[in-house]
Amino acid sequence: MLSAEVARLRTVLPQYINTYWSKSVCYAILATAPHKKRTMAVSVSLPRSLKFRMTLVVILLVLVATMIVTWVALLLAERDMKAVIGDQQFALLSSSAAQLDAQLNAKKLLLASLAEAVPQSAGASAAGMLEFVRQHPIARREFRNLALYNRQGDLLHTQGDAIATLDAPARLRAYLDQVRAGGKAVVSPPFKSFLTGAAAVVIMQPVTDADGRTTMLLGGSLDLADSSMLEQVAGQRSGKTGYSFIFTKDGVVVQHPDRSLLLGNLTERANPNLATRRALAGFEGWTEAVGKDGTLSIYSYKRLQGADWIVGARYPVAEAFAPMIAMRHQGMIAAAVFAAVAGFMTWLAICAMLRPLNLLRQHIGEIRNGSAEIAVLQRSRPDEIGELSGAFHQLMAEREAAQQAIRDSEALISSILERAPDAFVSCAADGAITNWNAAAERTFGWRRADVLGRDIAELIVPPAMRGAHQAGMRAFGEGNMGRLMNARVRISAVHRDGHEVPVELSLGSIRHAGEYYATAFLHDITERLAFEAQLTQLARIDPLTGIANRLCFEETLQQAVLRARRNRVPLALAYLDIDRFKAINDSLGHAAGDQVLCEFAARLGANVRAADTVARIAGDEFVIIFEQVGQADEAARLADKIVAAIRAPFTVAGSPRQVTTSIGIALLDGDDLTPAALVARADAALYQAKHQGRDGYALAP
Ligand SMILES: Nc1nc2c(ncn2[C@@H]2O[C@H](COP(=O)(O)OP(=O)(O)OP(=O)(O)O)[C@@H](O)[C@H]2O)c(=O)[nH]1
Repeated sequence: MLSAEVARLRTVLPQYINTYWSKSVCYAILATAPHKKRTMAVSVSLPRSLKFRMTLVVILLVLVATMIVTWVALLLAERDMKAVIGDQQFALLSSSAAQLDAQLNAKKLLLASLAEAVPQSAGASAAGMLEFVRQHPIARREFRNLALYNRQGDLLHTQGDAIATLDAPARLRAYLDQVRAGGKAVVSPPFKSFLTGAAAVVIMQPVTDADGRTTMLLGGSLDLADSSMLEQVAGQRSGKTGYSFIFTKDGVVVQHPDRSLLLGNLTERANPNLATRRALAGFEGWTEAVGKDGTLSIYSYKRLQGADWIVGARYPVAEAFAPMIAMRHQGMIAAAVFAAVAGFMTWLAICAMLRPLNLLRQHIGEIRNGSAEIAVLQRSRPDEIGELSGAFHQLMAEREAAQQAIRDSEALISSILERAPDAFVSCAADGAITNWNAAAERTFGWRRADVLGRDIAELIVPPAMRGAHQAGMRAFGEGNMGRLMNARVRISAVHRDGHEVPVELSLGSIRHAGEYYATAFLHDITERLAFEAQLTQLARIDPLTGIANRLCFEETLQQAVLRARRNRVPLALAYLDIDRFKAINDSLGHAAGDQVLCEFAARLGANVRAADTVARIAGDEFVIIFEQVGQADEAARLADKIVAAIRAPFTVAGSPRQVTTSIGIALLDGDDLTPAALVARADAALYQAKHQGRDGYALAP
């Protein structure tokens, strides 16, 4: 019945589970142990951590949502800002490149005008060269050095001051060819001066004669490490950590904040970054790439018109976006604060929302500890919690009624068992006694308090039967109780004082709290057995005379014959009949006849040995089984003795009366295959005794 209640609960409560978020409340109800009888089985507990968990969930949700929104917004802003910064950087770089181009063109134009003014004598002597330079002071300002070369590029004369000149004309042959062929100034690839060791470039302008033939080359050199023109470019840098640089289209570094890189080739460095590779391949504009130091930077590239140079700039993203990163941190802090405020508000809201549920929990707790009745649960609120409370009330009322019914039923069964005339014993699968009624106390002598929990086998099972008992308990334990039940068997049990108690056993089993128990009614049949024995005895006695009857005679003779044959001992059977007994009946009445029969039986009993059996087998017919008698003369003597004992007058109806008897005697011999054959021979001998005149005996041949 309790199980049915729980099943009903399972069907009713899901609607509340769906209605309320406090599923744990309902689970607590479903988890209630149905076998608890005395206490209120339904219990509800509102987990204390529920508020904390819900608040935590809200805080996390708000935090995550705010952070995602902030993060996405900043991401979009960063993307736009990156484009702005990149475009700005590229515009700045393009401006620097244009200025550099303009300055290079100005130097080329200067060289071209100087070349027109160079006298052939300047190439012929150092003095002529010096004179020429002296007359053109601008050349000293614009170039680190001014030099004249012959057509092959061999140095003729320099201005003689800080000479920077071509260190390997052969290596620059292609460049010289380009200068000669073009007839105009060209910037050389960067090189290291073999005189000063400084990194330098030279701008060469062909010098032609009157016929337009190139007679010499006029070169103006620039020190890459000390050039105001390049320093202007270097000064155009973004932020504190950004910088500008120049390299040729072949990858040779022309200008770089790190002077050790000058004249080095970027393409020969291990793993040049992606932006550099793109720039060498012709890319112009800005892009993002990870530099050699591992930092993400914005790179911009712009090619020059007046030289095979690429002007570049690098701006580390960490610095470029420092304000954005700061904003991101502030955004996260704002999100955390927002989440904390939301959590606090949620906490307050949950506390308010849970108040009625807490009240419900409090009521149920009070019901459990007995300080309140279930009536406090009766519906009081017009909302779902009121419905839940009402449902609890109904449920608990039904369960209380069910439990009361069970208690009443149990009390009835206990009362019946206690008053049962038979011993009732139950035990667990391990044999431990769990029930012992008053009749069991009487039958076996043990008090209930002394036996509960003890092994039944030790108390009432006789040692000889313990094997069978254990087999039965095993079968019970294996669930084969059906084989043992529905049978009433007679067994012997043991009383506390040691004597055996015959009992009739009825087995059964019950299931309680998920466990099976063996039950047994044990009916003490001591008195019944005695009564049965008495009945059996009565069935073998002649009621009139009190001696053995025909049934007893036949059983006794059967046993005696078997014993005589087995032990090879003699046996004699006497068949007796009262002479003319009918006349006694007829003259004195039936009662007098009975009196004669009784006296006759008594005299027979008095004249035989205790081991001999005297029986009345019909009206006035008697038999005597003589054990240990095998000789005819001994049999004759016994017969004679009996005949004589009967001759003594009987007192019948107050008067003496002469009674005689005839006896036929047969001795057991090998021809008597059955007791009946022996009887037949004795009967035949009796017939002969009658025929011989009665009041005597005859021996069977
Ligand atoms: N009083 C009395 N008479 C009985 C009882 N059972 C049998 N009888 C009578 O016993 C008599 C037996 O007679 P029988 O043995 O046939 O003849 P008998 O008169 O004894 O003559 P013989 O045997 O030839 O000497 C019958 O009349 C029976 O009615 C009994 O229990 N009580």
